[in-house]
Amino acid sequence: MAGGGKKEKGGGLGRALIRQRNKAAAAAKERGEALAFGRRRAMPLESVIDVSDIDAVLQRAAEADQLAEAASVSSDSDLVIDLDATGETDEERRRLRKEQEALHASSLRVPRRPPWHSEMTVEELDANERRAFLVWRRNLARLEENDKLVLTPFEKNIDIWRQLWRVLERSDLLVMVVDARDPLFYRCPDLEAYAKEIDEHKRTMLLVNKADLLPLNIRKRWADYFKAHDILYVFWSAKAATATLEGKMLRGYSEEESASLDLDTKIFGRDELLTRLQAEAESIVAQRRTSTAEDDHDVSSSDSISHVVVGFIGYPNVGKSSTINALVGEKRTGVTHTPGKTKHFQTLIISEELTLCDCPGLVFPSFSSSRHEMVACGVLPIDRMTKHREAIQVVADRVPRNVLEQIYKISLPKPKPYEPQSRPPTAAELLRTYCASRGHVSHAGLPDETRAARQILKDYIDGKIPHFELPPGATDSEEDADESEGPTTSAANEPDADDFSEEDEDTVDPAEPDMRDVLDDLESFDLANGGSKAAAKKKKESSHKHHKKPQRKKDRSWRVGNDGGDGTAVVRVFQKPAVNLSAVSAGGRV
Ligand SMILES: Nc1nc2c(ncn2[C@@H]2O[C@H](COP(=O)(O)OP(=O)(O)OP(=O)(O)O)[C@@H](O)[C@H]2O)c(=O)[nH]1
Repeated sequence: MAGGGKKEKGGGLGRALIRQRNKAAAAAKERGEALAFGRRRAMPLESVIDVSDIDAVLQRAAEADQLAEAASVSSDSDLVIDLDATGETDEERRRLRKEQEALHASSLRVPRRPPWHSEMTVEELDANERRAFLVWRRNLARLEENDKLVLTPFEKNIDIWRQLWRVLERSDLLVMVVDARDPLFYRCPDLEAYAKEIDEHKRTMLLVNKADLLPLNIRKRWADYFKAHDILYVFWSAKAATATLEGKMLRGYSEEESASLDLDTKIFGRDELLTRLQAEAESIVAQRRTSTAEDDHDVSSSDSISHVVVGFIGYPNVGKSSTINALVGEKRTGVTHTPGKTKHFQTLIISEELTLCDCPGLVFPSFSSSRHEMVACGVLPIDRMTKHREAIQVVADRVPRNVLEQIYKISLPKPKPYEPQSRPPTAAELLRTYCASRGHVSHAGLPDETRAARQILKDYIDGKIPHFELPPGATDSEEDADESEGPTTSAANEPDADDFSEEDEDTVDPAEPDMRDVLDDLESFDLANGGSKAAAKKKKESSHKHHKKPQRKKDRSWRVGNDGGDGTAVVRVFQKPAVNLSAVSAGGRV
């Protein structure tokens, strides 16, 4: 890295140098490099999730020397077999992918901090950590070369991982904050394993946040699952706790009602959670003390009597900051809709006995979830969405047609007679119908799909569009049986005025021009089969005339045999592709 030190002011050359240095720093950051420890300047710590291919190639070349040293440590067992991908059906491809995921699940690790001791110099420590990190990245890069595997974008900035390492080391109890709507997606079993490697007494608790978006009957199912798999968990709603603190009520949530439920399914209140966290952490410290084993890395927790540290970790946007704010009782960390806002861990002293540690959100490496899924899950910022239709398709596949229609007060085009009648709407159908109902037109006079996509995704992430996953093994028929109980949360009901606040300007305006003709034109165009506009839109007429095969992309997923097409399900629950589930089970933690 070019040496700094020039103090030249005002001169063109000086400015040019500064610009060049800034560019180099930005490029390094983009590649996931950290600046050398000793010379690190006060640069904002930023998540690096995307690395373009060319950058990755350049990066690899630059890393080659260092990796030669480190190669002896790297495991060749991570190398993957490159199978011939030709002539496979979707089903075969999926099966092979699952096999490969199971085979390589153990390679899907979070980076470990290499062993260290207090006599090490800062430079030594830095060099060791970088080397270990590079080996980790190389191993994941190898996995990415396997065309049977889809590795999701993950955090590549070593400095963000360093934050996590420190939080892990200093915490007695680790609280993994997950989104209640799909807890396993946000769970990282390898992190739990890593915590145990640091200190066998450390325990991880799943804080199932946003539980206000989960009906009671679904909480029950998850509770059964967690108990059956010996997972320590608590249902929690930072939003509800904050509302209570402010003397308000979250619609659909009542503290009294929740208090009457048993511990397994109730949504904990603020004081209850604090008490529980402290009790769990204290029991860990007590066990450690009584243990005869020596704790080499126990640098923080036992230095003062009955003082415990609870660390909060998790993906971006799961609600860590909201949780900390609710627990602290005032706004200490920023809460936004944008994932990845918290950049440095924070230490918050609740009392003489209890300290909380808030880690920046991290995107852990995992298999299979697509980038669009990650945008839809709120893990990647909507701003990074490049293909809005793909992200919207995730929503359209998971939320029943009738729920979308009800929420947005729209009427989606029905499937063509030759199509499975239970198929979910296509992203194009949803976006265009939404645009038509709101009069969103782009400069070119076409439906403004980007605007619509952003709003729909935001509603989905915020819980205004209800959705959730069932525990693995639960079936749709069970779900149907439970529907009689109905949803118990505000999100699962109609959105209220509060829900659609701020920039949610997307209300139906009957005065706006009807765009249906434009849409019909587009639809006929999309069919790309020469059919006339009228033929494309007149369902009745077409029922006996259309003999064309549906022109659908292969991955359109009405195969998921969804809600039976009768639209009765309040919330559509799909078993996700094996992603998380295989990663979870392969991690041997469940
Ligand atoms: N419905 C609901 N929404 C919540 C809850 N907790 C947080 N949110 C929302 O989730 C979004 C993210 O919350 P944050 O607290 O900023 O999440 P974070 O995990 O700290 O995010 P990073 O800073 O990216 O790590 C915000 O829009 C919150 O309002 C909850 O219990 N219920």
